[in-house]
Amino acid sequence: MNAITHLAPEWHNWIQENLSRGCAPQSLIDDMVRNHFDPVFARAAVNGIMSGPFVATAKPPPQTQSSNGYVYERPRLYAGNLIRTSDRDVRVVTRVNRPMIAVLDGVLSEEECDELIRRSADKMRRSTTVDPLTGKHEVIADRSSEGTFFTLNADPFIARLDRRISEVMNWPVENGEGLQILHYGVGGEYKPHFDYFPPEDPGSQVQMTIGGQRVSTMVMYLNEVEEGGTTIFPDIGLEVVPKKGSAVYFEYTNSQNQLDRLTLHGGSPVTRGEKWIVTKWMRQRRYGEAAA
Ligand SMILES: O=C(O)CCC(=O)C(=O)O
Ligand SMILES: [Fe+2]
Repeated sequence: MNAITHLAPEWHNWIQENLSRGCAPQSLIDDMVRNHFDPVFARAAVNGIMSGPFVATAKPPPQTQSSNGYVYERPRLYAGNLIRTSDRDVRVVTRVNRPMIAVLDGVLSEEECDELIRRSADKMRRSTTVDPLTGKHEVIADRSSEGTFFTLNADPFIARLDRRISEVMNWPVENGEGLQILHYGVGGEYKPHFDYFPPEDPGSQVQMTIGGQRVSTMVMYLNEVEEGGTTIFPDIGLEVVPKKGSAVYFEYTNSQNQLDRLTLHGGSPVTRGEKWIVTKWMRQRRYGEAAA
């Protein structure tokens, strides 16, 4: 029997009633799974009802058009102050609506941050960026950091993080690129850039043959940076200060393939100490899947 991925009105009411009676959301999800709901769907349904109108209702998503023409659809990130994942509650600290940015606390535990650094330290390489002309990965001066990556679901530890991150980003785990670790020393920075592949760059076409365009990013901070090393969004004057275990999340591709130029961002120079981050980029389709 196929798992259920549709919410009948009686189930909708059942979730609403039990939440208002103070039942733990996880217990509702568990009950739904026992009743043959798909686990990811059950979690999305409970989270969705906790945070406002549920998407399964026939209402069209609210949309607003920005001055640059990008249509802001309903964010993929859940509304509400708390995002519950299968193994951790993540707190929303700050939201920006245009562009869609959120600062999240407690995405990773302190131990997980330390473990990621420990596992990366001995395999770091100078970071590469996609060359706009060739689509190949090249070392460039704009990105003075070292990096490494973990293939999706590389081992149980990484798989657990990949799963949680996909639940926070509310996007399928298989659409994610492998976790990318970056380390910046004093003076290290990442000049302002877009995470999406700019259509005007010929190299973007090469990148997009596997999994399509990138749609969203989550940059997670693995340590406290003594001074500098903030994530900056220069066009809106926002600066996110790294905090161990917290993250900045942002969305930039909508369902019409429009790209939000306001998500221009970078890593400001580290002036004291060092900076470790892990980044997740999500694609439109399964990563590794050729264009339809
Ligand atoms: O270092 C930062 O804060 C930003 C990193 C970044 O932009 C990325 O990994 O795509
Ligand atoms: Fe970036």
